[in-house]
Amino acid sequence: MPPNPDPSTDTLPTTATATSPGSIGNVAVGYDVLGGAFDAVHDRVRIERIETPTVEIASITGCVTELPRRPKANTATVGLLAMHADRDLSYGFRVHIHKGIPLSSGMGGSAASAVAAMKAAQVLVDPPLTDDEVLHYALQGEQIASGAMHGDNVVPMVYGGVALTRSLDPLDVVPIPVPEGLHTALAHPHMQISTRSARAVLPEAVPVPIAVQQSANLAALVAGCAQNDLPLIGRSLHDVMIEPHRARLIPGFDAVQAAAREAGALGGSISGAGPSVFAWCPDAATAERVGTAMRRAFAIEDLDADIWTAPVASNGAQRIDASTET
Ligand SMILES: Nc1ncnc2c1ncn2[C@@H]1O[C@H](COP(=O)(O)OP(=O)(O)O)[C@@H](O)[C@H]1O
Ligand SMILES: N[C@@H](CCOP(=O)(O)O)C(=O)O
Repeated sequence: MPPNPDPSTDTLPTTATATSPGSIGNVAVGYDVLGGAFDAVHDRVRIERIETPTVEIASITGCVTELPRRPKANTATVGLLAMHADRDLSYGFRVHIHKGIPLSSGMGGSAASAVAAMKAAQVLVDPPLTDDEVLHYALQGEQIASGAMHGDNVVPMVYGGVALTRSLDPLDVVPIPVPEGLHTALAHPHMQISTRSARAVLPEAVPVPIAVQQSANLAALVAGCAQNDLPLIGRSLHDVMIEPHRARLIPGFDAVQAAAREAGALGGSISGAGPSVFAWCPDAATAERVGTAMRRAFAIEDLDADIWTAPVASNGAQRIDASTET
């Protein structure tokens, strides 16, 4: 057998696979800065190390297959390309993307591919990537989908749970503890809203009284989480800044949100840029009831909806395999 041209790869796995959960971007009151992992849906990425120093997409399977095949245009490979250049690698990556998160659903699907890819690649380089590096490169992937760099999807996907991104540069991330038992119910109506277009409907400036109320709600939500104060969480889950501009993009949004509260949710809003609607609930059983109530409300608009529930303290991305066999 000829000698390996790059002996530094001798100890590295030849293939690795990772999954990333979806996310609840904004959590109503933290536009672009607050997000939660949503462990009910996942994207999965498998990467094979190859001898040629290129990054290529070999397959796209799962619930979405009509995605860009050019590595520079797919969120799963943009971060890999950047990392490949930064590390000046003599070898390359062949990427298999399995989508479990519906397209343009507001569940962070584009970010999840980026996170799963970087989490798999984490152990395919020497030294391995730190979690902060996984985050750094995944953010570049998501940026090509939404047109902006924001941490509310990628950060909780990497670290799990609910996370506040105080700053991306320098990175300053604050994990938010949440009351035990708190569950998310999410209804995904069968329609798509691109994040880019839902960002375009937002005004450039926010009136000061709106900013004041939104700041109070965000601070009180975080305090409510830290103090296990469910009524305070419920009073704080009111988005006065973004929801009023986006609600009209989602047929029946007001009725769906009201149905969730009537069924026992503490509160809820648009997940990410929509069209999914999420609600935080005191426990798993209530989350099931709330999901059913939201689905019924969408049905009045002739919209079928999938329902998912998961603990608010959901897991982040996981590497499920790293092996030396191809
Ligand atoms: N791996 C990927 N997964 C999902 N979308 C991707 C991926 N790569 C590129 N895209 C593009 O990103 C856009 C979807 O992103 P976005 O509207 O933010 O939806 P989501 O809320 O599901 O992340 C589409 O234009 C899609 O073609
Ligand atoms: N903060 C972003 C979140 C977008 O999330 P996505 O799941 O719709 O990609 C926004 O509100 O634009």
